[in-house]
Amino acid sequence: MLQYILETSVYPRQPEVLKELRNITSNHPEAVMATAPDAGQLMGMLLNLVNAKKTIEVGVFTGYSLLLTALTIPEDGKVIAIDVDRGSYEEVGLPIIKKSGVEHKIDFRESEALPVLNELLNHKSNEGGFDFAFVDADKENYWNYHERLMRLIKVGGIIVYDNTLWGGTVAKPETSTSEWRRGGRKAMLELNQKLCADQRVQISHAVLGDGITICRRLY
Ligand SMILES: C[S@@+](CC[C@H](N)C(=O)[O-])C[C@H]1O[C@@H](n2cnc3c(N)ncnc32)[C@H](O)[C@@H]1O
Ligand SMILES: O=c1cc(-c2ccc(O)cc2)oc2c(O)c(O)ccc12
Repeated sequence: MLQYILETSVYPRQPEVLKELRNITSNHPEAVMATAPDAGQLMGMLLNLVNAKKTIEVGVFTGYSLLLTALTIPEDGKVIAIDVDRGSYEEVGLPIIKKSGVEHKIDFRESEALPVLNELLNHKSNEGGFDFAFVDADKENYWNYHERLMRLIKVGGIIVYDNTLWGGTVAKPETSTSEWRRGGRKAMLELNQKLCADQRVQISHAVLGDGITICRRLY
């Protein structure tokens, strides 16, 4: 089914520069971390649906979801893109982002994400100042990001969390989960429960890519 969806509905619509970025990223030892193209396609639609102009991205890697965002938001839009390590972004993503003519929309911050979000919250004008956020970084901190993003994203805005199915391990016993995946599994199990209980958001847990959870701020 996935192959069918990708070949029928995703790859033919994928902008050439995103295809190029994914191809080059495939040579990276951590290529598996790039956002899945079907999840990316839905993300593009969500960005359009909320007319996203100001966005936040937590976890850039080589920049697949970042380029997608920068291509989708308007000319005067801005994405604050946060990653602890700018290496993969600069080596792999940036040349293609420059070629695509969207670098001016990107405000890249090389940092742990929490201090950047905290600093944004130090300025009252940032509260409710963003339309959209995409979170795809250290799984253990997703709830910490959620608490901050819920203040930065406007009512009606959207936060998308990647990897909320964590390779399907969330639906299996811990004993059938490989050792290296157990930390992420625990983090995603806790996050999924907390998001479900969070009445401030409408949610949809979608089986796309590695699982994405879409949260729309209600109040
Ligand atoms: C899964 S990758 C992001 C993939 C990206 N969204 C894409 O489409 O290619 C996760 C990224 O999160 C970054 N990261 C991990 N912990 C972080 C933290 N505490 N703060 C900011 N970035 C972090 C890593 O350096 C890595 O580049
Ligand atoms: O295999 C991974 C690992 C990560 C990951 C691990 C630790 C961090 O601090 C950040 C990211 O992220 C992944 C990911 O987002 C994905 O879509 C597939 C695989 C992995």
